[in-house]
Amino acid sequence: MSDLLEVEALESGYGRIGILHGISLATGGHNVGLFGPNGHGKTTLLRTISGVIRATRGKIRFAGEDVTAWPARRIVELGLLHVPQGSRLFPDLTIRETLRLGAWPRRARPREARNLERAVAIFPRLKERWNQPVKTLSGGERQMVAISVALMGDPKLLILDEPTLGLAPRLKDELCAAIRQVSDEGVRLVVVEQDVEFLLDLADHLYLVNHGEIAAEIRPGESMNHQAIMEMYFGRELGPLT
Ligand SMILES: Nc1ncnc2c1ncn2[C@@H]1O[C@H](COP(=O)(O)OP(=O)(O)OP(=O)(O)O)[C@@H](O)[C@H]1O
Repeated sequence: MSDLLEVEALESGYGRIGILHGISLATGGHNVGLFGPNGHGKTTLLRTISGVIRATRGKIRFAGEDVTAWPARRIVELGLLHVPQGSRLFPDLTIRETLRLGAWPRRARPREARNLERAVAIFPRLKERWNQPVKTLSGGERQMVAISVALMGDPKLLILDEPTLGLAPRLKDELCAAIRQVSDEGVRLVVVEQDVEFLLDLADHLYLVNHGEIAAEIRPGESMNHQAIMEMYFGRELGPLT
């Protein structure tokens, strides 16, 4: 299968500050997991891929198109949906109203009813709180709403930035099972996550992001376990990760 997402020698940053220094990765038909120390460019990489900030060099290809210079809105229309860290939602809207907003992309409108049914099947607790304002939900429930909003956009690829941040272990497990279900239905994932077990459950191809570069990777089919990840993190060839 040709790559759904392919990133080549990508550079970007904020103003004159360069953060990404030539990142290359590809999804193939797999789910990709990104991890690494805080502040080394994972979020910046996701923002650049989804068009929120501009690449200064390199190429991003998604679904057969060169989207490097495309605005975020057009990239969403092509089926790349990004759930940012700490999912920002409208606090006074109910779950029902919030999910309906998610169906704004033109490609998603004809499938609004089907996508709503799918979101509720994956996150049944949302139905129980259907008319509750988002501000009254727990952190985990809000994360479920944020992912459901992205599902309403009918993604081919879903980008998740630390979806388990601040969640209790039981809720992490529930969220992980739900995201696995999304993947089983054919939506590919790019996930940034610090929880190694969560990554091992969801990703087939792992990349370690360090100082704005890919410092190591574990490809699909290669031995992927907790120890292999710890060796990637602390392997002597990397030197200290600061
Ligand atoms: N809007 C911004 N303006 C200027 N610098 C920024 C901005 N956002 C992030 N940075 C800087 O870019 C660098 C990389 O941050 P980024 O959020 O991409 O890292 P990260 O690996 O995702 O970290 P974390 O795991 O803590 O989210 C950091 O030094 C950060 O301070």
